[in-house]
Amino acid sequence: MTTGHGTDGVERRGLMFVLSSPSGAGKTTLSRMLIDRMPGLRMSVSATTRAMRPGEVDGRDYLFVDKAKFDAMVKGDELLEWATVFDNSYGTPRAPVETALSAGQDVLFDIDWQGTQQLREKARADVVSVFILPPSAGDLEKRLHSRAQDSDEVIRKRMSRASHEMSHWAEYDYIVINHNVDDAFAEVQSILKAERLKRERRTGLVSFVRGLQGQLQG
Ligand SMILES: Nc1ncnc2c1ncn2[C@@H]1O[C@H](COP(=O)(O)OP(=O)(O)OP(=O)(O)O)[C@@H](O)[C@H]1O
Ligand SMILES: Nc1nc2c(ncn2[C@@H]2O[C@H](COP(=O)(O)O)[C@@H](O)[C@H]2O)c(=O)[nH]1
Repeated sequence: MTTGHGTDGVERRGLMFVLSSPSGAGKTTLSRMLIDRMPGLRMSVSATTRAMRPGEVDGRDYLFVDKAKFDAMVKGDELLEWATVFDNSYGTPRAPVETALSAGQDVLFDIDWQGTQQLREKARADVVSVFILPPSAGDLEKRLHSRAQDSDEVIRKRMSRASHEMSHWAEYDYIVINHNVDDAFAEVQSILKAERLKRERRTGLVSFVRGLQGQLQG
Protein backbone atom coordinates (compact mmCIF):
# COMPACT_ATOMS: atom_id res chain seq x y z
CA MET A 1 0.00 0.00 0.00
CA THR A 2 1.27 3.50 -0.82
CA THR A 3 1.68 6.18 1.79
CA GLY A 4 0.65 9.78 2.33
CA HIS A 5 1.56 12.35 4.94
CA GLY A 6 0.02 12.90 8.35
CA THR A 7 -0.82 16.43 9.49
CA ASP A 8 2.62 16.57 11.17
CA GLY A 9 4.36 15.86 7.85
CA VAL A 10 5.46 12.33 8.79
CA GLU A 11 4.63 9.78 6.11
CA ARG A 12 2.11 7.07 7.03
CA ARG A 13 0.01 4.33 5.46
CA GLY A 14 -3.68 5.15 4.89
CA LEU A 15 -6.17 3.16 6.93
CA MET A 16 -9.60 1.69 6.31
CA PHE A 17 -11.99 2.87 9.02
CA VAL A 18 -15.05 0.63 9.24
CA LEU A 19 -18.32 1.33 11.05
CA SER A 20 -20.85 -1.51 11.46
CA SER A 21 -23.98 -1.87 13.57
CA PRO A 22 -27.47 -3.23 13.49
CA SER A 23 -29.59 -1.16 11.11
CA GLY A 24 -30.63 2.14 12.70
CA ALA A 25 -27.97 2.36 15.42
CA GLY A 26 -26.43 5.46 13.83
CA LYS A 27 -23.62 4.57 11.34
CA THR A 28 -24.80 6.91 8.60
CA THR A 29 -25.23 9.78 11.06
CA LEU A 30 -21.76 9.29 12.53
CA SER A 31 -20.19 8.77 9.09
CA ARG A 32 -21.55 12.10 7.84
CA MET A 33 -20.17 13.87 10.91
CA LEU A 34 -16.76 12.25 10.43
CA ILE A 35 -16.58 13.19 6.75
CA ASP A 36 -17.57 16.79 7.56
CA ARG A 37 -15.15 17.21 10.44
CA MET A 38 -12.13 15.00 9.78
CA PRO A 39 -9.87 16.19 6.95
CA GLY A 40 -8.10 13.42 5.06
CA LEU A 41 -11.03 11.00 5.32
CA ARG A 42 -12.99 9.87 2.25
CA MET A 43 -16.30 7.99 2.27
CA SER A 44 -16.44 4.74 0.33
CA VAL A 45 -19.67 4.90 -1.69
CA SER A 46 -21.11 1.40 -1.97
CA ALA A 47 -23.02 -0.09 -4.87
CA THR A 48 -26.42 -1.53 -3.97
CA THR A 49 -29.43 -3.12 -5.61
CA ARG A 50 -31.83 -1.75 -2.96
CA ALA A 51 -34.34 0.95 -3.89
CA MET A 52 -33.37 4.57 -3.29
CA ARG A 53 -34.85 6.15 -0.14
CA PRO A 54 -36.41 9.61 -0.22
CA GLY A 55 -33.63 12.18 0.00
CA GLU A 56 -30.89 9.80 -1.11
CA VAL A 57 -28.73 10.83 -4.06
CA ASP A 58 -27.28 8.38 -6.59
CA GLY A 59 -23.48 8.56 -6.48
CA ARG A 60 -23.42 10.31 -3.08
CA ASP A 61 -25.23 7.89 -0.76
CA TYR A 62 -24.91 4.79 -2.94
CA LEU A 63 -24.40 3.81 -6.54
CA PHE A 64 -27.88 2.44 -7.21
CA VAL A 65 -27.56 -0.41 -9.70
CA ASP A 66 -29.72 -3.27 -10.90
CA LYS A 67 -28.91 -6.90 -10.18
CA ALA A 68 -27.40 -7.48 -13.66
CA LYS A 69 -25.00 -4.56 -13.22
CA PHE A 70 -24.10 -5.69 -9.68
CA ASP A 71 -23.40 -9.23 -10.88
CA ALA A 72 -21.21 -7.83 -13.68
CA MET A 73 -19.23 -5.83 -11.09
CA VAL A 74 -18.68 -9.00 -9.04
CA LYS A 75 -17.66 -10.93 -12.14
CA GLY A 76 -15.28 -8.18 -13.25
CA ASP A 77 -13.60 -8.19 -9.82
CA GLU A 78 -14.60 -4.54 -9.42
CA LEU A 79 -15.68 -4.97 -5.78
CA LEU A 80 -13.33 -5.12 -2.82
CA GLU A 81 -15.99 -6.93 -0.80
CA TRP A 82 -19.68 -7.64 -1.23
CA ALA A 83 -22.55 -9.26 0.63
CA THR A 84 -26.27 -9.86 0.63
CA VAL A 85 -27.95 -7.82 3.36
CA PHE A 86 -31.74 -7.74 3.92
CA ASP A 87 -32.30 -9.49 0.56
CA ASN A 88 -30.31 -6.90 -1.42
CA SER A 89 -26.74 -6.90 -2.73
CA TYR A 90 -24.23 -4.38 -1.40
CA GLY A 91 -20.58 -4.00 -2.33
CA THR A 92 -17.57 -1.70 -2.15
CA PRO A 93 -16.18 -0.51 -5.51
CA ARG A 94 -12.46 -1.24 -5.44
CA ALA A 95 -11.02 1.54 -7.63
CA PRO A 96 -12.05 4.62 -5.56
CA VAL A 97 -10.71 3.00 -2.37
CA GLU A 98 -7.37 2.19 -3.96
CA THR A 99 -7.12 5.69 -5.46
CA ALA A 100 -7.85 7.37 -2.12
CA LEU A 101 -5.41 5.20 -0.17
CA SER A 102 -2.73 5.83 -2.81
CA ALA A 103 -3.26 9.56 -2.38
CA GLY A 104 -2.62 9.20 1.35
CA GLN A 105 -6.28 9.49 2.35
CA ASP A 106 -8.05 7.32 4.91
CA VAL A 107 -11.25 5.65 3.76
CA LEU A 108 -14.47 5.33 5.79
CA PHE A 109 -16.76 2.32 5.24
CA ASP A 110 -20.38 1.90 6.42
CA ILE A 111 -20.64 -1.84 5.81
CA ASP A 112 -21.94 -4.94 7.58
CA TRP A 113 -20.02 -7.66 9.43
CA GLN A 114 -19.67 -9.83 6.31
CA GLY A 115 -17.93 -7.03 4.42
CA THR A 116 -15.75 -6.24 7.42
CA GLN A 117 -14.59 -9.85 7.59
CA GLN A 118 -13.64 -9.72 3.90
CA LEU A 119 -11.69 -6.46 4.30
CA ARG A 120 -9.90 -7.88 7.33
CA GLU A 121 -8.88 -10.99 5.35
CA LYS A 122 -7.42 -8.75 2.62
CA ALA A 123 -5.65 -6.10 4.68
CA ARG A 124 -5.75 -6.89 8.42
CA ALA A 125 -3.10 -4.33 9.42
CA ASP A 126 -4.86 -1.48 7.63
CA VAL A 127 -8.40 -2.10 8.88
CA VAL A 128 -9.70 -0.39 12.02
CA SER A 129 -13.20 -1.56 12.88
CA VAL A 130 -15.79 -0.01 15.17
CA PHE A 131 -19.11 -1.61 16.12
CA ILE A 132 -21.86 0.83 17.09
CA LEU A 133 -24.44 -0.41 19.58
CA PRO A 134 -27.79 1.23 20.36
CA PRO A 135 -28.47 1.92 24.05
CA SER A 136 -31.52 -0.38 23.99
CA ALA A 137 -33.78 -2.35 21.63
CA GLY A 138 -36.53 0.23 22.21
CA ASP A 139 -34.21 3.05 21.11
CA LEU A 140 -33.19 1.09 18.02
CA GLU A 141 -36.81 0.61 16.97
CA LYS A 142 -37.61 4.29 17.69
CA ARG A 143 -34.67 5.36 15.51
CA LEU A 144 -35.76 3.20 12.61
CA HIS A 145 -39.25 4.73 12.85
CA SER A 146 -37.94 8.28 13.35
CA ARG A 147 -35.88 8.01 10.17
CA ALA A 148 -39.27 7.61 8.48
CA GLN A 149 -37.79 6.14 5.32
CA ASP A 150 -38.71 2.48 5.53
CA SER A 151 -42.07 0.72 5.58
CA ASP A 152 -43.28 -1.02 8.77
CA GLU A 153 -42.50 -4.35 7.13
CA VAL A 154 -38.91 -3.32 6.32
CA ILE A 155 -38.48 -2.04 9.89
CA ARG A 156 -39.81 -5.33 11.29
CA LYS A 157 -37.34 -7.25 9.15
CA ARG A 158 -34.43 -5.05 10.26
CA MET A 159 -35.40 -5.40 13.93
CA SER A 160 -35.64 -9.17 13.57
CA ARG A 161 -32.09 -9.24 12.09
CA ALA A 162 -30.61 -6.92 14.75
CA SER A 163 -29.73 -9.66 17.21
CA HIS A 164 -27.90 -11.65 14.52
CA GLU A 165 -25.99 -8.56 13.35
CA MET A 166 -25.08 -7.78 16.93
CA SER A 167 -23.73 -11.29 17.53
CA HIS A 168 -20.59 -10.18 15.60
CA TRP A 169 -19.70 -7.36 17.99
CA ALA A 170 -16.70 -9.16 19.47
CA GLU A 171 -14.95 -9.33 16.06
CA TYR A 172 -14.48 -5.54 16.14
CA ASP A 173 -11.53 -3.53 17.47
CA TYR A 174 -13.71 -0.96 19.27
CA ILE A 175 -17.28 -0.79 20.58
CA VAL A 176 -19.16 2.51 20.86
CA ILE A 177 -22.60 2.77 22.47
CA ASN A 178 -24.56 5.50 20.72
CA HIS A 179 -26.60 7.02 23.57
CA ASN A 180 -26.07 10.53 22.38
CA VAL A 181 -24.80 11.50 18.91
CA ASP A 182 -22.27 14.08 20.09
CA ASP A 183 -20.70 11.74 22.66
CA ALA A 184 -20.62 8.83 20.22
CA PHE A 185 -19.07 11.08 17.58
CA ALA A 186 -16.39 12.25 20.04
CA GLU A 187 -15.53 8.61 20.80
CA VAL A 188 -15.34 7.56 17.16
CA GLN A 189 -13.26 10.64 16.35
CA SER A 190 -10.83 9.83 19.19
CA ILE A 191 -10.40 6.30 17.85
CA LEU A 192 -9.54 7.59 14.37
CA LYS A 193 -7.14 10.20 15.73
CA ALA A 194 -5.31 7.64 17.88
CA GLU A 195 -5.16 5.04 15.10
CA ARG A 196 -3.62 7.64 12.78
CA LEU A 197 -0.80 8.02 15.28
CA LYS A 198 0.00 4.30 15.63
CA ARG A 199 3.71 3.69 15.27
CA GLU A 200 3.36 0.78 12.81
CA ARG A 201 1.40 2.96 10.41
CA ARG A 202 3.85 5.85 10.46
CA THR A 203 6.32 4.69 7.87
CA GLY A 204 8.19 8.01 7.92
CA LEU A 205 9.11 7.83 11.60
CA VAL A 206 12.43 6.03 11.12
CA SER A 207 13.82 8.73 8.86
CA PHE A 208 12.25 11.47 11.00
CA VAL A 209 13.95 10.12 14.16
CA ARG A 210 17.23 9.62 12.27
CA GLY A 211 17.05 13.27 11.25
CA LEU A 212 16.45 14.33 14.85
CA GLN A 213 19.36 12.21 16.04
CA GLY A 214 21.55 13.74 13.36
CA GLN A 215 20.64 17.20 14.64
CA LEU A 216 21.37 16.18 18.24
CA GLN A 217 24.74 14.75 17.34
CA GLY A 218 25.51 18.03 15.67
N1 LIG B 1 -27.82 9.00 19.41
C1 LIG B 1 -28.96 9.12 18.72
N2 LIG B 1 -30.08 9.50 19.34
C2 LIG B 1 -31.26 9.62 18.66
N3 LIG B 1 -31.40 9.37 17.33
C3 LIG B 1 -30.31 8.99 16.66
C4 LIG B 1 -29.03 8.83 17.30
N4 LIG B 1 -28.13 8.45 16.38
C5 LIG B 1 -28.81 8.36 15.20
N5 LIG B 1 -30.11 8.69 15.37
C6 LIG B 1 -31.20 8.70 14.37
O1 LIG B 1 -31.55 7.33 14.15
C7 LIG B 1 -31.93 7.13 12.79
C8 LIG B 1 -31.07 5.98 12.21
O2 LIG B 1 -29.72 6.45 12.13
P1 LIG B 1 -28.77 6.09 10.89
O3 LIG B 1 -29.53 6.22 9.60
O4 LIG B 1 -27.55 6.89 11.08
O5 LIG B 1 -28.54 4.54 11.22
P2 LIG B 1 -27.68 3.44 10.41
O6 LIG B 1 -26.96 2.66 11.42
O7 LIG B 1 -26.88 4.11 9.35
O8 LIG B 1 -28.81 2.55 9.74
P3 LIG B 1 -28.72 1.62 8.42
O9 LIG B 1 -27.82 0.50 8.73
O10 LIG B 1 -30.13 1.18 8.22
O11 LIG B 1 -28.25 2.47 7.27
C9 LIG B 1 -31.75 8.45 12.07
O12 LIG B 1 -33.01 9.08 12.00
C10 LIG B 1 -30.80 9.24 13.00
O13 LIG B 1 -31.01 10.62 12.91
N1 LIG C 1 -20.96 -5.71 3.14
C1 LIG C 1 -21.46 -4.52 2.82
N2 LIG C 1 -22.48 -4.00 3.56
C2 LIG C 1 -22.92 -2.77 3.21
C3 LIG C 1 -22.40 -2.05 2.14
N3 LIG C 1 -23.05 -0.86 2.05
C4 LIG C 1 -23.94 -0.85 3.05
N4 LIG C 1 -23.88 -2.00 3.75
C5 LIG C 1 -24.67 -2.39 4.92
O1 LIG C 1 -25.98 -2.75 4.52
C6 LIG C 1 -26.88 -2.52 5.61
C7 LIG C 1 -28.13 -1.84 5.14
O2 LIG C 1 -27.86 -0.55 4.67
P1 LIG C 1 -29.05 0.43 4.26
O3 LIG C 1 -28.39 1.65 3.70
O4 LIG C 1 -29.89 -0.30 3.27
O5 LIG C 1 -29.81 0.74 5.52
C8 LIG C 1 -26.10 -1.70 6.65
O6 LIG C 1 -25.70 -2.61 7.67
C9 LIG C 1 -24.89 -1.24 5.89
O7 LIG C 1 -23.78 -1.06 6.73
C10 LIG C 1 -21.32 -2.64 1.39
O8 LIG C 1 -20.78 -2.07 0.44
N5 LIG C 1 -20.92 -3.85 1.77
